[in-house]
Amino acid sequence: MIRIENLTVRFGGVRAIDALSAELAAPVCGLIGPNGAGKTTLVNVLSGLVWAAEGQVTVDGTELLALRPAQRVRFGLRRSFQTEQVVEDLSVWDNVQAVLDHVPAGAGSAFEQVARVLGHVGLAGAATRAGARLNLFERRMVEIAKALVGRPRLLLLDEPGAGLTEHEAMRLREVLLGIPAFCGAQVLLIDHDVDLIADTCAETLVLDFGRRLALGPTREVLQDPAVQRAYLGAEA
Ligand SMILES: Nc1ncnc2c1ncn2[C@@H]1O[C@H](COP(=O)(O)OP(=O)(O)OP(=O)(O)O)[C@@H](O)[C@H]1O
Repeated sequence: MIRIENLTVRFGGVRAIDALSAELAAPVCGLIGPNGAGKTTLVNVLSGLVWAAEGQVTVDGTELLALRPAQRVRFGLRRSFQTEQVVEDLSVWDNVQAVLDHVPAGAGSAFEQVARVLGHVGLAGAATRAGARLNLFERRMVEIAKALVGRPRLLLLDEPGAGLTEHEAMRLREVLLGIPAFCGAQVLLIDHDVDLIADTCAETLVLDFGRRLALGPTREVLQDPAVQRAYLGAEA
């Protein structure tokens, strides 16, 4: 459960997040909004890359903003970036295993944990392939595997669907929907693909100019006229 209370983030005169309050309880939650709405800033605040001027965020009752970035990782906060961070000359296996040096270990040996996450994202057969030889979809799956290995509690996934084919996006849906059952972690998913959000997220928060435009069951939120005007390009 993510609880955001009166959160404000300023970059000079820009209020990237503006007095935002929201509770997100669904196992897979969506975060959408037009370009510049504050989505990445919110994820950066949660992961400790950006400081909030005001407000609080608690995750499962723990005050996140009081924790240093390394403590947040130990708490179980994990994220993927818009630009994948795959190491080109390491194998898929080693890319994932390297993360285990920095995060709390999950159940089983390192070997078992890496094998399990690669199985979940469908990369078991590509474990020995070098990062440089992966296509975009496989890179995205490595990123998700890196976020899943160990003992994650909250995954922040920034546009994992960008640039994927329809077939790949279908496979991504299955991987995302399976995460809560796979490891018990909650997922906060940013993506511009509204169909992906609708298919995977029970609950969605919509930002506009750093403010909360809508929050609720995804299907209802996507039907909201204010959301359609601001985000989906509907006529006023
Ligand atoms: N480091 C920064 N310095 C100054 N302004 C910033 C910085 N990061 C973000 N902003 C501004 O904050 C606002 C929110 O940006 P943010 O990147 O969070 O939006 P976004 O919803 O993630 O957009 P996109 O969908 O394009 O990724 C924008 O006005 C942006 O220009």
